[in-house]
Amino acid sequence: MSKEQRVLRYVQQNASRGDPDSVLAAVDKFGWETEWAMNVGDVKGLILDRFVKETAPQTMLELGTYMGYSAIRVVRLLPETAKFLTVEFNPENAAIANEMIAFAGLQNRIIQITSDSADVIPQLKKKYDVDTFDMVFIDHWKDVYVRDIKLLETNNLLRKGTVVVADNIINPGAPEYADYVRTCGKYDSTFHESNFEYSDDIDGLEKSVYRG
Ligand SMILES: O=C(CSCCNC(=O)c1cc(-c2ccc(F)cc2)cc(O)c1O)c1ccc(O)c(O)c1
Ligand SMILES: [Mg+2]
Repeated sequence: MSKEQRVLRYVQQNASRGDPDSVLAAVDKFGWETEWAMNVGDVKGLILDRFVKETAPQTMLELGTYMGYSAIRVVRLLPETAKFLTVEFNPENAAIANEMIAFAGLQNRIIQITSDSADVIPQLKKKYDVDTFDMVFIDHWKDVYVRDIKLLETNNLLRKGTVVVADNIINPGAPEYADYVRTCGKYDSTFHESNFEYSDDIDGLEKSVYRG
């Protein structure tokens, strides 16, 4: 059984079906007490919650679903009318996320796409009926963060005020991305220091507002 399957089983046996907060609590308890996993986690998650509440996005994109933890974390704060798309490359992870999201009762609120983000981003307007995103959460492979934010720009998926949040700026690190958003002149970017998931190590989120 994979680690991701062990986390899902723990959630199914310890959380309450249809209760997103109990699902998040179970994943976090497992992450702290049993096996580390690369979810954004409860500490950085509180900062992400604040950004979501401040932005109140009607349309949002996530790159890097993994087990669905941050999708559940975000969508639990959004109105039923919000549109949330999440892209995952790895079909095994996507299958786990699908079950985790269903257990949380949010399957009607999250559009899961299993594909390489580079292939999906150019299709979002036509195939997924997207105009522009109010918010984007980037948490996939660290070495494609820059490629993908540039794809979002060139595919006109950002608008003045779009809030782009990126995980793992320190650990494992996304130095080219941090440099890009802070120096290219297209974003007002701030770094929010925090802790690495389920650890006392340092990490942080970058919040970058597109100037349009
Ligand atoms: O989702 C993926 C790839 S898997 C998750 C990426 N996340 C990480 O790699 C990740 C890693 C670590 C970490 C691991 C080991 C360490 F020793 C230290 C840090 C921490 C995190 O918080 C992470 O988020 C995807 C790829 C391509 C696509 O086009 C797409 O759409 C999606
Ligand atoms: Mg991450």
